[in-house]
Amino acid sequence: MTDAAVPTLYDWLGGLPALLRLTERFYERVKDDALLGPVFEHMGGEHPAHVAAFLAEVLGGPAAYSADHGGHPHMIRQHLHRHLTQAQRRAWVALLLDTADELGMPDDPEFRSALVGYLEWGSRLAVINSQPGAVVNADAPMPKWGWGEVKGPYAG
Ligand code: HEM
Repeated sequence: MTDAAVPTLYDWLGGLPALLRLTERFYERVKDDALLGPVFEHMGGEHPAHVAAFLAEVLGGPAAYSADHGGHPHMIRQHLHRHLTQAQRRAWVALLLDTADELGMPDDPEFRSALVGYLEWGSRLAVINSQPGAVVNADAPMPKWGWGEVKGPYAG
């Protein structure tokens, strides 16, 4: 596959509509999760759409979260002082991946390993930035995630 023919992760998973389906369903399921339910007890109705916009930008889609929602520093700020635990983080990642399966999102090894790579990285940052003393870098760039070592989707 030539570089020009390699889709972004965003295109491969189905773009913003697919991410919105994922986050809407994920935060519905969060409410019924014993570990995660209390963490998201006070989230606003726009939270799933904001997280979808954030993921879209990271995975190679439009830069709408940077343009409209304050970019990476704003996202980091949302996690400050929340004292998130590793158990909560693992539950968050597991439930998101479970929801991706439930919705029939691409499950080729290349895509899923790239997705898991980002979720591991991003969720660990969320935990680190939720601990006492965490400081937000106001210039933190938006992370950009690609296919990593596998360089493109499953080609048979
Ligand atoms: C890759 C991992 C993650 C991403 C991309 C992410 C993304 C975001 C974003 C974009 C927001 C702000 C939404 C807005 O602008 O309104 C947010 C808020 C939040 N996140 Fe995360 N997050 C991640 C991991 C986690 C984890 C692991 C937890 C807890 C287990 C968590 C808990 C929260 C909470 C509690 C809020 C605030 C919700 C509220 O408004 O009450 N996040 N996250």
